[in-house]
Amino acid sequence: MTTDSMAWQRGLYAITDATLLPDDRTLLNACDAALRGGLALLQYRDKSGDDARRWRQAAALASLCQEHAVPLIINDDTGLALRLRDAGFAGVGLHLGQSDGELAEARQRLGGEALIGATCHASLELAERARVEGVSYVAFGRFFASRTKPDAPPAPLALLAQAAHLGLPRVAIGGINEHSAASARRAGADLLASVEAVFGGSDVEARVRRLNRQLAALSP
Ligand SMILES: Cc1ncc(COP(=O)(O)OP(=O)(O)O)c(N)n1
Ligand SMILES: Cc1ncsc1CCOP(=O)(O)O
Ligand SMILES: [Mg+2]
Repeated sequence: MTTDSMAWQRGLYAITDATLLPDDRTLLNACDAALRGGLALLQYRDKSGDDARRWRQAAALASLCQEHAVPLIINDDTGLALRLRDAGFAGVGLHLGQSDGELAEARQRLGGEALIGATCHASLELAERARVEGVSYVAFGRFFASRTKPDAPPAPLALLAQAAHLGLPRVAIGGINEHSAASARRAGADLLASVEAVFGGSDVEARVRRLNRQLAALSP
C-alpha cells in the first residue's frame, strides 16, 4: 500500500473505542466491517496502558488496514507507530494531542511519508503551529455533544472555514453522526471523525455505508 494517494484526505475517519469494542474479536470484526463500508482513515485509540494488548491489536489492525489499502493511525503513541513500521507494516500513521509529545520529533522519527495528525481543539494558532511542525492534517472539535469524550473542549463550526488557508485536510471530531455530518462537511470539514456513529451499534458496515451515502450526496 502507498499513502501517497490522496484518497485518505476526504471521507470518513473511524476511531476505535475500547469500551464499545472490548476484546480482540469484537474490535477486528467491527473494523473489518467499517473498512468494507468504506473508510478514508482508521485510528486505533486505546487508553488501557496494556502494552501487550496494544501491540497485538494494533498489529492485527495494521494488517487488516493494509489489505484494504487504508492508512492506520495510532493514537497518542509514537513508539507504537514506529514499532509497527519497523515490523514492516505499510501505511502506519500517528495522531497526537496537545499533551502527547512533540509533533516535530514525531515527524523526524517517522519520516516525511508518514501521516501525522494533530488535535487543535478550537485554535487556529495551534493548527498553524502544527503545520510548521510538519503535520499531514489538523483536527478540530469537539463540534457536537460527544458521549465518548463529553469533556472535550467545544469548537464552533465556523473555525473549519477559517482554517482553509492552512492548505491541509481539516478533520471535524466530536458528535459526528448522521444528524451532524452534513453540517460539518458544509462548514468545510474534509474528514469526518467518529467513534460512536461508526462503532456504537450492531451493523457497522451499514452504518458506514449510510454515512458515506450522506456525504456523497453533498459532494463536491
Ligand atoms: C482525529 C482526532 N482528532 C482528535 C483527537 C483527540 O486527541 P487528544 O486530544 O489527544 O485526545 P485523545 O483522543 O488522546 O483522548 C483524536 N484522537 N483523533
Ligand atoms: C477523541 C475525541 N476528541 C474530541 S471529541 C472525541 C470523541 C469522538 O467520539 P464521538 O464520535 O463518539 O463523539
Ligand atoms: Mg491523545
